[in-house]
Amino acid sequence: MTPPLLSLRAAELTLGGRVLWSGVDLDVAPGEFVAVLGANGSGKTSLLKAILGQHRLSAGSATFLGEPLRHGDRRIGYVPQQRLADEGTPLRGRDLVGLGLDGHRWGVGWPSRARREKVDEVLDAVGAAHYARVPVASLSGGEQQRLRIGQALAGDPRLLLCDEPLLSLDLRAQGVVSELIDRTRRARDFGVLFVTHDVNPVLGMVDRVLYLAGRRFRVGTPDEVLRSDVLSELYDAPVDVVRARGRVIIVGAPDQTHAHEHEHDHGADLP
Ligand SMILES: Nc1ncnc2c1ncn2[C@@H]1O[C@H](COP(=O)(O)OP(=O)(O)OP(=O)(O)O)[C@@H](O)[C@H]1O
Repeated sequence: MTPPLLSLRAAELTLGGRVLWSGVDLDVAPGEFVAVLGANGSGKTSLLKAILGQHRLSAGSATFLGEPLRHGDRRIGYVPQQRLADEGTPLRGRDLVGLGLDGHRWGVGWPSRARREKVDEVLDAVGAAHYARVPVASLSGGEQQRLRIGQALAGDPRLLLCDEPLLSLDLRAQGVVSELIDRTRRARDFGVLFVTHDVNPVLGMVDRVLYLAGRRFRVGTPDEVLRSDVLSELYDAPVDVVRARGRVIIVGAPDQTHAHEHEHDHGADLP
């Protein structure tokens, strides 16, 4: 078996005096796509920050490629939660991707031609070459998101952490962005931890899910975890998981009481 990229053992995170999750055992293998699900405040973003070395585990251990996690490891790429670029920023797509090279072997100090070629290669890979010279602030959310993924890929990561990369994108852009991540993780064999509160756009790509709820968690394939009996036990309350037209709809999760009411508004509320 391929050794895991990331291993969490009995991992616990406490922030502001509150335990967010504990006892988490998780291995992420090269090329594996793991969706991290759970309601607002369940600690999904904090999990990514712990893996980035920005939060210290309060118990347990975490290793990356067999060594303890360290802050600023360039082999871990990060696509932070989407924020639209500030109006008026002069930054262009090429600049954004170039920032991903800094600290990398293609970064500052490399001949400008090699650097330029590497930026072009990444822009092509994410399908952003034709708008690479346009100021980022004038691009659509989906276009900006492709560039952010390009920026993370420029460092040739072994593990890619994505925090709600589909947030506020329309259905078409959600498809483009998720397929881009899926295609590149297969081509380059990197692992993906993908935080989302709607698993549906990536349901066909996900190998396993980590579902966080009220300090507790479940790990398994979508079929193993996204089930009424499993989530009812996890929440310690009756929860129905309904599969309809290829979508998973979760009804009755105590911390998601409003989710299904808004499904038709933006289609992104449900795990
Ligand atoms: N640095 C911090 N210090 C104290 N508490 C924090 C810190 N960072 C996050 N928290 C708290 O930890 C909890 C989990 O936050 P986190 O952002 O990880 O949740 P999440 O599952 O990603 O939620 P969302 O879906 O809303 O993004 C929240 O209650 C948050 O207020």
